[in-house]
Amino acid sequence: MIEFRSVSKRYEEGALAVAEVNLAIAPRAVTVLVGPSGCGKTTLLRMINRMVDPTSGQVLIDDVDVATRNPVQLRRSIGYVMQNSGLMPHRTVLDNVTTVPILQGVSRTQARARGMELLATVGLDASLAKRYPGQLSGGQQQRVGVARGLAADPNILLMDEPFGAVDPIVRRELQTELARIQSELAKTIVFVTHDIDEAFLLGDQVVILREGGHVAQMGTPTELLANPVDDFVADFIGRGDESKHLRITERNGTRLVVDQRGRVAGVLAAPEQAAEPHPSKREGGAWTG
Ligand SMILES: Nc1ncnc2c1ncn2[C@@H]1O[C@H](COP(=O)(O)OP(=O)(O)OP(=O)(O)O)[C@@H](O)[C@H]1O
Repeated sequence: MIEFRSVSKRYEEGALAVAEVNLAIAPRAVTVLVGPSGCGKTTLLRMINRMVDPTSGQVLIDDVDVATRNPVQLRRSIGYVMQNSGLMPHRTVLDNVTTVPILQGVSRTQARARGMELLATVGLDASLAKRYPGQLSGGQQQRVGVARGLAADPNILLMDEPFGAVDPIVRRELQTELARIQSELAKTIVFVTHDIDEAFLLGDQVVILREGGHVAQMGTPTELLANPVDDFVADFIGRGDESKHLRITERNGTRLVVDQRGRVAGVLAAPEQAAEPHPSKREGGAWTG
């Protein structure tokens, strides 16, 4: 469990990026931080692995304040995937994936064997292992980024707009792959995006942030769609994709999420199911869009 306790961050000479955030992030589930540009998503994410330290408040992992942890060791123990893959251009795909495990003392042979397995896990052909990042497509590079994030077998995987720079079709493929990988590995994933559709697709829990680093609302996709707490959340949910404008309707006794043309985008669970925290979604429950 990752916990933010009254966490604020003010950058030097900057405005308050995150203001008094209290948040509990469930283990072995996907929590998505979503909100407009500059609302503090990346700042929150980076406070988990101490790439950023809070100005006040505490971030705890399994009840241990991360401020007490060695930042380098902490960072190596947590997977991190960023938008432009962040791969080292002069090292092969396999070397990129195996760097952290080798730094952590895993033998080269073992790390390479595991690295090849991970390339398969993220849907990459073994023949790509010897290539350099520049010889891959954007989508393939992001897959390598995910493999690298998983290489040290971390409990926690932080993902900062990992699919933001690829075209919509590849993005959809990567989202589907991530959902499949997560259904097998059950990591604690914290995922940042500004795309509400992506948030609803991947998130067991979705945290909607507003300007100034305030949490506007947190809940399952079903809860947020059914009961937005204010106009900001209602607008943000509807505004995610101009062609969609999701709303809830009832047909033959079933509550459906439909887009503005009336196409069904998902089925809402009965209220008692919707109250359950998470795995419901992928096992045929709350959000089946
Ligand atoms: N190193 C920094 N120094 C000063 N201000 C910063 C720094 N990093 C971020 N900020 C400011 O803090 C606020 C939150 O930034 P952050 O990157 O966390 O937002 P975000 O929601 O991830 O934005 P985006 O979606 O555009 O990536 C913004 O106003 C930003 O300008």
